Amino acid sequence: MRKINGAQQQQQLQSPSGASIAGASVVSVSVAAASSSNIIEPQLSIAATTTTAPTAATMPAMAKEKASAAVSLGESNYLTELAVVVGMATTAAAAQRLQQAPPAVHVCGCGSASAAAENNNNSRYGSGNKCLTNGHTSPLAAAVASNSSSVATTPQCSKLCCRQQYQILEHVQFSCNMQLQTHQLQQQQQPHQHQQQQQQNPAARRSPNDFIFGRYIGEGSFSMVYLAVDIHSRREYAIKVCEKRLILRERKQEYIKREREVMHMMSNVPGFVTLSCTFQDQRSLYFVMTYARKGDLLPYINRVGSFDVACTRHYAAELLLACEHMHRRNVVHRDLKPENILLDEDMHTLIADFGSAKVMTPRERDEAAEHCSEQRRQHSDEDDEDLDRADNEEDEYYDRDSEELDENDGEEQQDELDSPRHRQRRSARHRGRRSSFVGTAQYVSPEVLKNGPITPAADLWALGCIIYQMISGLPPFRGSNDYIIFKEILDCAVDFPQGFDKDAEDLVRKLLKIDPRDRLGAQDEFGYYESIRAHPFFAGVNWQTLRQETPPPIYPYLPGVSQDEDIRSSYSVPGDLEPGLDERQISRLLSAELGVGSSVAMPAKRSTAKNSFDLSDAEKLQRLEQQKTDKWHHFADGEVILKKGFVNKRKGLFARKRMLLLTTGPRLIYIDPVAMIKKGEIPWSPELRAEYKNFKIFFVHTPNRTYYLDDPEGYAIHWSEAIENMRKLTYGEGASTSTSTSASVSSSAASAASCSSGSTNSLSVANSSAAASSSSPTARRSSPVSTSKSSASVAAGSRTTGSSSSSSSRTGTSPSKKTASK
Ligand SMILES: Nc1ncnc2c1ncn2[C@@H]1O[C@H](COP(=O)(O)OP(=O)(O)OP(=O)(O)O)[C@@H](O)[C@H]1O
Repeated sequence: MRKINGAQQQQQLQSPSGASIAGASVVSVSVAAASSSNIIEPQLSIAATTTTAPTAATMPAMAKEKASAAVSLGESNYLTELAVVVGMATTAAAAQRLQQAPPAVHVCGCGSASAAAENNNNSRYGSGNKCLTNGHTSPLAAAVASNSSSVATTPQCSKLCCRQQYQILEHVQFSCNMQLQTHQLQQQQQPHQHQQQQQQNPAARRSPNDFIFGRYIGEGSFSMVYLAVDIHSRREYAIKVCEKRLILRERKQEYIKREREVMHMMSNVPGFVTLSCTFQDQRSLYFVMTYARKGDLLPYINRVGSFDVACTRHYAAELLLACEHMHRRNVVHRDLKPENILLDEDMHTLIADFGSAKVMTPRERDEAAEHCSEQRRQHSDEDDEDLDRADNEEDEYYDRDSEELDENDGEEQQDELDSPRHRQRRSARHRGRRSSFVGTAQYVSPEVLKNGPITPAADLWALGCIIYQMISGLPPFRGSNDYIIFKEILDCAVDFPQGFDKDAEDLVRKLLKIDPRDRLGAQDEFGYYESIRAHPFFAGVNWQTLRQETPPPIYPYLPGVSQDEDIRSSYSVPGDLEPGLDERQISRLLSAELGVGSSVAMPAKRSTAKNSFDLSDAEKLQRLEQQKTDKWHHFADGEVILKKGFVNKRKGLFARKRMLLLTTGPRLIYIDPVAMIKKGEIPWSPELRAEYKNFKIFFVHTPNRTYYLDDPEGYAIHWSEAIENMRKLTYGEGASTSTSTSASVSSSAASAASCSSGSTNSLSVANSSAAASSSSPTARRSSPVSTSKSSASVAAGSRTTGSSSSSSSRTGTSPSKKTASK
């Protein structure tokens, strides 16, 4: 998924006449908007901070870019100042040491630590006491923290006062280190003393030394998230560590400040990640949060392809409750998407990532409400005018960029969008004139694109997108670049593939309305979406007990496979099964009923093909020679093609026709046969399993994802056997615990169910993935990021494997109907 690259979009969406239909704009306005919020105090604004900073001219040793930056402080002050801007307590070194600095250094204008000390003491910047967790209170605790952070001064500065200051700070650091050693000694002797102190003084400032950092969970644009354990309480937390330098370089001070403010507001609200405390050291800012053990929602959707109706209903309902909670508190999230929906131990949702959130002031809220009712009255009068204007804007928009239009392939493109590389790039943001232009392309609402006023209805749009994605497997608006996605959004043209649940379709249509006032729920009181709750899709939901209930297991939404009765009733018997009701058939039917084992009759003639994959070098050379004339040969990268054939590769309800090659690598390569480009590979590992459901449909299960493949020629069993043979050949018989007839690979549904059963939590998925990646012959091709992470990043890893290009037909071979819901 990608977040909007504002600069790029500004360029793309600018019409020839210079009129911008999107959020063209300036940073300063959104900063001002944030400052005007009743939550974020104006004195915390960047502008206020910069007035206290020494001028660039007084800093001869500083790099030019820093000197010209608005915040022109020496490095230590620069970073400390950042913490002040985002409202976090300065824990360790800086505050404590700088307070000890002699008055003489205060006269120095070289950007030394003194300014930070002043600022830190300056109540108008709201220092430690404004933070959720205060900084260290004792010199000893400060010394502990100072161990991990060096004193950053400007030693290059030739001014005498600076050299003196540097010496003083060196001295302070030396004494701190001495204190640290003493402290460590004391800790060894009295292991519980510190804990007791913490318990007696819960407000005591935290530092990284209060946590044992375990595994890496994931990464954001300028942060890494770790699983950590509080050494005092032994509680697990997710700690987001934000690099100050990156924040400054990317000018994300406002983003971080907003994230902290909103997390604070939403802490302890059911369905939200709680921010337990924040602190910082010289290098980083730390957010200590609830650990969402099961990762985020996206890998689950990717793994099973899509959710069945019961499951979608449950998660959509939890999401609606979360929207109500946020909107009642005047918070508009503005970046709701499966990646930002985390899952706790019990598979209940926890909303995270408030960097793009907007806190509406009561006035803004009233205006939005007024706007809604007023506009509704005038709505009919204005409709014609609006349409004309929109037509004109869009004509310019299309004309200018029509040459950039390219068909897109939602499936592979999704893989590409989810790649870690992309996740890193996606952070570029663009601030709107009237509203901040933030979010993620696929889920952004039309009014944000059109730079209209932001109301909570923007989150209802995202809710519609997410429901669509849970059912179908892909977001409703897809494209190979942001421009195409935005065009799709502004057209509001949604394809509902065949088999899409009718109630869900109706709800999605009612949420995906161009005009926010027309969205279901938009006319309800903010934060009480009675009309959405009453929609038939949510029939049977107990809103009071929803979060206490065990969420339905995650099943794929595939006719004939899902446990859902409605879907089963729409299942039609494939014409290619063997007729009759002999023992084998009964066994098939019983196993399907019990949900175990193979659900297909054994073929009348079992494949007699011997395992011919164990080729000698001579045989390989001979086969390669013969293969040279094969048009698929060059996709095999010098390996022998052992099996090939056309398959439909499914993702949710969408399918793409692909040429599938099994090579001696072993590799499973899939190719777009029209564009003749390689689209990706199914990653091999000892855990890979093939399973057929009938003569046509077979699954390839990998630790990160189940690939749904449909062989129109009816060779699903042959594929399963071939893949299984290759796996045995590569990893040995010992690695095998199953056969291609899926005896031990449980049914797809059962395998999917393990996603939510608790037996296979995100950690074990991550572990198996790591093992798989390291032992896989194709490990070198997998993303390094994907080898050691939570399900979230594991999924990102799996997603990267499936993508090498992003252009092909948008709807592929999936029958779909095009409808507009303007
Ligand atoms: N509380 C948490 N528990 C478990 N995992 C988390 C938690 N918070 C974040 N993560 C995971 O860590 C990863 C990085 O999260 P982070 O908030 O740093 O960045 P992001 O929101 O994905 O990106 P960006 O900073 O660009 O918005 C995400 O994949 C997320 O799933």
